[in-house]
Amino acid sequence: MSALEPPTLLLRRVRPYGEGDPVDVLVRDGLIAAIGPDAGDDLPGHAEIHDMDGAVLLPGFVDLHTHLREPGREDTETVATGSSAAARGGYTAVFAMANTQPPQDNQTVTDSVWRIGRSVGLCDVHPVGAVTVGLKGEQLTEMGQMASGEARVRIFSDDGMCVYDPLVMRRALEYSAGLGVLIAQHAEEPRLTRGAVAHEGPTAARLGLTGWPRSAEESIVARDAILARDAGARVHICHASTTGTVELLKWAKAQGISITAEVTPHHLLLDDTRLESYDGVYRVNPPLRESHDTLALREALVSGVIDCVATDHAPHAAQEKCCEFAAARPGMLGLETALPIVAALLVESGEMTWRDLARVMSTRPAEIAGLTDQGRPIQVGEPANLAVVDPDSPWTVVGDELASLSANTPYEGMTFAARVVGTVYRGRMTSRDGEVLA
Ligand SMILES: NC(=O)N[C@@H](CC(=O)O)C(=O)O
Ligand SMILES: [Zn+2]
Repeated sequence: MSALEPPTLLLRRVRPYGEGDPVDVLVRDGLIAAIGPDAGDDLPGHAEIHDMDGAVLLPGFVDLHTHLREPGREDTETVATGSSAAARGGYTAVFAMANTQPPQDNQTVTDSVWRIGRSVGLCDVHPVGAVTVGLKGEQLTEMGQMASGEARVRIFSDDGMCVYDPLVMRRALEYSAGLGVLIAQHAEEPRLTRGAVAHEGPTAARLGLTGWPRSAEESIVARDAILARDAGARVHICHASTTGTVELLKWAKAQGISITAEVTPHHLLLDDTRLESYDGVYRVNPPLRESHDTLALREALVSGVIDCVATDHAPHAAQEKCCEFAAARPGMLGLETALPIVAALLVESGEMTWRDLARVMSTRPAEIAGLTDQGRPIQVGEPANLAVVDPDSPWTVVGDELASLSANTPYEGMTFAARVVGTVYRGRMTSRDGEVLA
């Protein structure tokens, strides 16, 4: 066997989608080669055998929204460290957001991020292209060049910045429809959020923090649904955070508008009462909302109104998060804690099956991005991009122990029952029991 060939793996005693009795799964040449009691017969001598003890086998997760910070802020995350976090989190593909320094607004940068991702080799790293030059919201980028380059960019976003000018957004949608690519919008009307650091509501009022109204998000979601309809384009809403956004998505989907949306684990789990500590770790865009929003978002994810989970993994240096709340950089880590949170909120509560979880963390995001070798069913002949989850292996989050180069997790000290115990990417084990395998 040459070093370049993927090894032969036998995953012993796994339960695909958490259903039925444990089975053995043979992975060979990057594909699922056999499933069943005989899968391990005639194993070659060099095969790796992993006893998984009845753990749940799922398709590898796909994150439509990751900040990897390379180029520009390699002190907080790199493609390599972010890919390690992804591997530990069960992810086999991530979409690296465009707000790097310089931004991913041209083919040189997008192709370079793609190449770095490929050489790291722990997961697919798809650079997201910027919609506008310098993320300034004015002049459209050469989306066509980025889409036809080596990275084959398929999602464009100015995430962090909203494409707020309706004419620019309209042109971007028209252009994207012609190219067959997707615009992902960070829905925030900037004139409603000037100086805002917290959800506009009773908590922010009590704490003396400037409020970010729901309308800042919802007005853009409504506008973009209509612009997408008229442009005959698809639009994707990043990190949906309000009850009203859920209602608008329902309305737009009922009209047949091609709109999709993601929600982050933190908007599903945390509400703005966390801010009472004034701890900068809870500062994030869009802000943590109220408890009825978290409930509406969970329901929408279960019913399919919200399509998928995306982490918005946003690493920041300790000195950028430890300051006074309003001065802290917005953003929190997400790749290594997403599965345990979604499992706790929705699977352990009985609202979702593991198969449903596979839909929102793998199949739907892969479909939205147009990936053909991710989010595939667990069947013989399919690419071996897989996550293995132990549903009952309690662990406590410690920011300093995460693979990410930063430690800004809002879950410090929290204990979760489910844990990713193995990730297989293109037929190779990339993490096992929390250890990243290079
Ligand atoms: N989500 C965040 O709070 N931060 C993101 C960008 C953004 O969406 O503002 C980041 O890049 O840090
Ligand atoms: Zn954003």
